[in-house]
Amino acid sequence: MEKCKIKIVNKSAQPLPGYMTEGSAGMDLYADTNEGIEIKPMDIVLVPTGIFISLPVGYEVQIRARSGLSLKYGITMVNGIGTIDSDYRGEIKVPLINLGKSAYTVKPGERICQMIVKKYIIGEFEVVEELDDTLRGEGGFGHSGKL
Ligand SMILES: O=c1ccn([C@H]2C[C@H](O)[C@@H](COP(=O)(O)OP(=O)(O)OP(=O)(O)O)O2)c(=O)[nH]1
Ligand SMILES: [Mg+2]
Repeated sequence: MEKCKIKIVNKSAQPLPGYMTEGSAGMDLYADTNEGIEIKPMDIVLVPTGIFISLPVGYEVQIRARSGLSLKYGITMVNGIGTIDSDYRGEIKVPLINLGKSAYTVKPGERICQMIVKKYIIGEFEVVEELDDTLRGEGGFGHSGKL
């Protein structure tokens, strides 16, 4: 793909986001903060990353939680998956929530989430009176049972 332009504002001397292993889908992003940020249970904080990007048209970035932080401390992204639009020129920020039982302090330079670069297609609609039939029909929300 065409290269993404990236601007880094380095408060905490963190390196360029990078893939931690050869087969990693996501590049870890760092908390760009001078001091620790405490997140009390059920609190939400917006953590800066110091990263600004310009994506080629047709690409998006998804930012997702790190499983280790979620499992060990209940630190996850309150918006599930964050969408970074190709025309967004602001700083990538990470809305974290603490779903754990204890306060957690995000340290300067800590890896807080991961970004995945993805292609997307433009959806188009055609308005119709009736949709085509399928075996599933309107069944959903567990209608096929548990086992
Ligand atoms: O976790 C996130 C999610 C979004 N963004 C930035 C990039 C994105 O392009 C922009 C808008 O995000 P979104 O469309 O999800 O939010 P919105 O509430 O619909 O805001 P807007 O009205 O600005 O689109 O905010 C982040 O930095 N982190
Ligand atoms: Mg939006």
